[in-house]
Amino acid sequence: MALSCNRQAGATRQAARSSRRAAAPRPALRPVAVAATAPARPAASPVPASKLIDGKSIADTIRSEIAAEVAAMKQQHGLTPGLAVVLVGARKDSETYVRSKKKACAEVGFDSYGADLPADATEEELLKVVEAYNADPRIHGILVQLPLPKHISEKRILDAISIEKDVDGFHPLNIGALAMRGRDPLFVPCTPKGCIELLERMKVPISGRRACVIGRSNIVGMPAALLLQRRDATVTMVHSKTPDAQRICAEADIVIAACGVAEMVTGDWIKPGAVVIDVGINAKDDPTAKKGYRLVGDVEFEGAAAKASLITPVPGGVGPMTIAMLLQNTFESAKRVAEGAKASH
Ligand SMILES: Nc1nc2c(c(=O)[nH]1)N[C@@H](CN(C=O)c1ccc(C(=O)N[C@@H](CCC(=O)O)C(=O)O)cc1)CN2
Ligand SMILES: [Mg+2]
Repeated sequence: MALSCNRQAGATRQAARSSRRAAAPRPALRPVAVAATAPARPAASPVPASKLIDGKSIADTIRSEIAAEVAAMKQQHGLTPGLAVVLVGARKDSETYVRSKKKACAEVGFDSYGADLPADATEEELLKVVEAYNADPRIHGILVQLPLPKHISEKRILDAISIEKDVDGFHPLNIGALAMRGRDPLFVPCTPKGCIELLERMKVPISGRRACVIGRSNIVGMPAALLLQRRDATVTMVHSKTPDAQRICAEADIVIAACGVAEMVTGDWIKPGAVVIDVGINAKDDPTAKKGYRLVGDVEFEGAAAKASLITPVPGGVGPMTIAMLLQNTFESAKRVAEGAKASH
């Protein structure tokens, strides 16, 4: 087992020893061969900048806000937020995301810790890592990068993460609290939280509006629908078995597309003036692009943008918000510790 605690950007990650059993792609946020720097959108895009929700820039603002709060926390409480990121196997996309998370930690002044396990690591080995991080007071957030290899029960691993450190918000107690009126989860899953943050920072009214969430995954569609409902939207979820998904979507003021099918949502699905949040990240062959492919969302961008009042691009929309929200959740977790420690003195 390769459990190692690495601090900040210069930390060396132990290489994954085996990639015999590759994990299957998840349907909602389908992992693709993600470039370290994404190929740029074609320069001739006719979509006016005023329609674009610039997730990259909003995420950068949030990251600067967190960096300032971390500096204050260090000064006032002598506490440095710590995030542990666990990777099993050697999927290129997961390695890229884990690297980005550790880099983001270093940039805002968090300590980051890492465990890289080989693809054939056992469930018991992974559970031991999670339990060690649960018990480590330097660590305020634990994230196990998904997807996991098939032989490991995702459910068993996510259930083992302490709910006080569940910065992904995937623990059933956190999701359960999200679903209930009168209760608040300790953490909300990062991607759907990022979608709502984009709507709020763009001052899009949610209360009383019709929203359509396309896709029902545990990590995006379902929590996104719950978050919209908590803000008094009238929410419909559509999915692969919904016969009239397009008609339902075309009635929505707010669309969150998280179905994992490249460019499935075309302009015909979009009500004029709707706000469109595209969670999808899919590789599409493009011989004119440097890498031979470009990233596209679950929304056919140009067609939908022609109808929408606001739309997120891919890349540079929801994706960067996922990591910004992870930092926000980890900071909130450390703040709870700092304030709890203060209260008990
Ligand atoms: N434990 C978790 N596993 C996974 C999650 C998660 O939230 N928790 N989400 C995804 C992957 N993911 C983070 O882990 C992630 C996906 C995409 C991006 C991102 O910034 N995308 C860019 C495009 C990629 C690029 O240009 O390199 C964008 O959309 O602009 C960040 C994080 C599955 N696993
Ligand atoms: Mg995006």
